[in-house]
Amino acid sequence: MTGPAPQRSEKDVVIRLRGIRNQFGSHVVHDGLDLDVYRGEILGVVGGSGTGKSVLLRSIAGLIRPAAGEIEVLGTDVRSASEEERTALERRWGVMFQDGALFSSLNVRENVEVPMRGVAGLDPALRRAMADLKISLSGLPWLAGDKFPSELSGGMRKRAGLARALALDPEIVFLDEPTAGLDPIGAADFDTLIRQLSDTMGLTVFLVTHDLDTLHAICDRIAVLAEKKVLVTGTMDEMLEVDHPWVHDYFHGPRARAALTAKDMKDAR
Ligand SMILES: Nc1ncnc2c1ncn2[C@@H]1O[C@H](COP(=O)(O)OP(=O)(O)OP(=O)(O)O)[C@@H](O)[C@H]1O
Repeated sequence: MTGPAPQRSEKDVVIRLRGIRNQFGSHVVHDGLDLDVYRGEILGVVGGSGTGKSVLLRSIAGLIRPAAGEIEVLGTDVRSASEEERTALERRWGVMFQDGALFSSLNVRENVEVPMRGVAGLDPALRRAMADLKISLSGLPWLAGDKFPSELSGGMRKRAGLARALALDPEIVFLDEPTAGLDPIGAADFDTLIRQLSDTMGLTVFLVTHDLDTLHAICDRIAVLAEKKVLVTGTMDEMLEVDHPWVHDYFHGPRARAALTAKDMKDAR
């Protein structure tokens, strides 16, 4: 017999943000921002341009230090962690930036090996084999490992960036606009890949996106950034009920209707 389904509060929170404040000079981007991200979910983070989605991602991943607030990732307080604790924590997450952020002088395999270089006891042959596995997991042909970023299409560069984010078998991946710049078929393929990776590897995905198709297709929950904080979180169905001008326009506008129609047609097939 199975017990009752766990309540949201009982779920495993892997990222807990409280009272985050980010500012650049006098420009306050976040003020009093709170957010919980649950283990194994795909959370889509949306918001108008300049609302601080990328700044939030970078704050959690330790690339920006907020002026105030608490950031706990996988049980570690990021802001007060020692150097060793931070290094250990950074091995448990991977980040994929918008353009893949690959080193142009390294081939794809060498790029994927970069995060592995700090891990003691990994000899070069094992590192290479692990990199090839991540390259293939990311949907690239295995020969792609020998190619340089300049020889790849935009979509392939994104997949290479994903392979690097997966290098150390992370528990969390941060994806910054992974489908931006892809054609609709390439974007849908990438969405499917993310969903499969999350389902099979139990990955938690923190996904900054503008892509309504992605929100419909793969996100378990959505967090909306507005008014310097996370204004609301919930499922797509819950978003459709939110009575806030930006949220309403975003989820009921013409592009949202087109994305919903596309999803309905896909579901009907
Ligand atoms: N290093 C920085 N120095 C100064 N200002 C910054 C810096 N990084 C970000 N900002 C500012 O912070 C704000 C939020 O930027 P961010 O890139 O997070 O927005 P975003 O929501 O991701 O936008 P978009 O959807 O357009 O990508 C912007 O006004 C940006 O100019």
